[in-house]
Amino acid sequence: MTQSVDTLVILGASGDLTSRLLLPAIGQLLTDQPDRAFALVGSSSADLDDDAWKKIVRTSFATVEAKGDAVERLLDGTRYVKADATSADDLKQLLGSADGVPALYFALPPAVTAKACQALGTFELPKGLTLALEKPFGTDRESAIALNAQLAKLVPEDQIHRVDHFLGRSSVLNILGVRFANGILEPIWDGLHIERVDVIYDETLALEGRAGYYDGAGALIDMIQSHLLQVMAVLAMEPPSTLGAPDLRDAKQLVLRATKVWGDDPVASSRRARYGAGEIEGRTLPAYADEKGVDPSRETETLAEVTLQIDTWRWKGVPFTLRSGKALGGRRREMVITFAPARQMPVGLKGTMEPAKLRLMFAPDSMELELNINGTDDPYELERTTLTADFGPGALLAYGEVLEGILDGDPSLSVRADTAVECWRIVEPVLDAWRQGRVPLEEYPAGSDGPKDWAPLG
Ligand SMILES: NC(=O)C1=CN([C@@H]2O[C@H](COP(=O)(O)OP(=O)(O)OC[C@H]3O[C@@H](n4cnc5c(N)ncnc54)[C@H](OP(=O)(O)O)[C@@H]3O)[C@@H](O)[C@H]2O)C=CC1
Ligand SMILES: O=C1O[C@H](COP(=O)(O)O)[C@@H](O)[C@H](O)[C@H]1O
Repeated sequence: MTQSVDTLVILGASGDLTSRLLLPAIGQLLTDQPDRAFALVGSSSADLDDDAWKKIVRTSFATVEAKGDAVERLLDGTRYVKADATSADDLKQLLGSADGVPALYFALPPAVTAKACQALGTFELPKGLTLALEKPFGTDRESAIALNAQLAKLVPEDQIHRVDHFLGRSSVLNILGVRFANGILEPIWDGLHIERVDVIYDETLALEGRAGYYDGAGALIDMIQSHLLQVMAVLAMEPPSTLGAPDLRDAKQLVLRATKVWGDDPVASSRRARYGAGEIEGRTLPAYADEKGVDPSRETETLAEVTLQIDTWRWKGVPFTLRSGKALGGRRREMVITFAPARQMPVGLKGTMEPAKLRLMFAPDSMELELNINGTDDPYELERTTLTADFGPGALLAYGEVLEGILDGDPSLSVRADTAVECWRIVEPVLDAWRQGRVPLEEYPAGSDGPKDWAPLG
């Protein structure tokens, strides 16, 4: 641990991300690494005071049973500052009052983050300032390019962390171990042996009061443009020679540069839908269009699916389908690698001909390999069996891994400037087709598996 940050300032401290994911990760990091010490300042436009903020921090820490001296030290000293993140005066004051080297974490809607970065360009910034920006990075390709240019004027690239917490998930980090620490998988990790790859992130969570951000984003931008493309890049990348930031990020970027919408046809290779009223686990939900803060005329989708191709020797012809949605009946969060079927079954064997499948589950973090084996009763009757392994949750939550990188100045798990732009380039044709109404916005009842006629994945 070589921590380069003394004070972490969170902008957007009253939001969902801060209380549900960032603060628990800080609590867990300090419990796990008691030698760490940094000050925490929460800031947003909400009318909170230090006591109300401390209560938010304590409540979030309790969800991970955070404890120990480092936790108590941070709790004692943490404070709240009401500020408009787009105001240069407010930001100057906020940074001026921070002890030592500060890091600014933008837990804000992307358009607000862009304005805040403009404001940061109008005064002298503290030495060593680190900037951590949430996804989505920008609101489209052009704005991502402009934001990169603005950031480059503020601090060096290695002090910029474009956060994608999926890169810190145990299951995603485990792709590296499973693929590259075994001689048996890599030789068959290609289009000759793999038929298709599906990355699925179905949530039971609905809007959860996040209209201010989500209604301007939707499922494609919220999940596929960022998280699921990063996951796909790790699944598909060439073996890097080290896990250092330059090698890992180069390897991901090569995949993304070769990626485009399947058959160059955004209409045939994408689907979108929005939840209607329904019930999930005993909770009655209104239709998305009737949720508070939603503008139904925006036609924001809450379920999105896109099929992509990666034009490399390794992956030519293999469809990669990415899907994510909210308010679905069950949580299904997995990467499914479907292998090519057996080329020839010996005459005499009966039963299932299903291809082998490797499932890497996001949470709980685990792995399943589905195979056909000889039947337990009749040896000529094939049966399906599943070999399972637990990855374990990892010592740190995904956001803990990410925060550790930010505090210690290691950008391996953050997204490089060119990669952030590349991800917009990939989804742009789909966004255009949807805006032009060329792909119908379907509907599914909250609590269902999605529209009835959508073929199941994986
Ligand atoms: N929530 C999640 O599960 C995840 C979210 N993210 C990302 O985090 C970001 C924030 O999302 P989320 O927390 O869900 O959104 P919320 O809408 O819950 O929170 C947004 C926060 O931004 C603050 N804010 C908005 N405008 C300003 C302003 N001008 N000045 C100061 N504060 C402002 C809001 O304060 P106020 O309400 O007082 O205006 C609020 O604290 C998004 O980019 C999202 O993609 C990433 C991963 C997971
Ligand atoms: O970035 C986001 O991620 C969460 C899903 O991630 P999880 O780790 O909380 O499961 C998603 O709910 C949210 O809409 C999105 O902004």
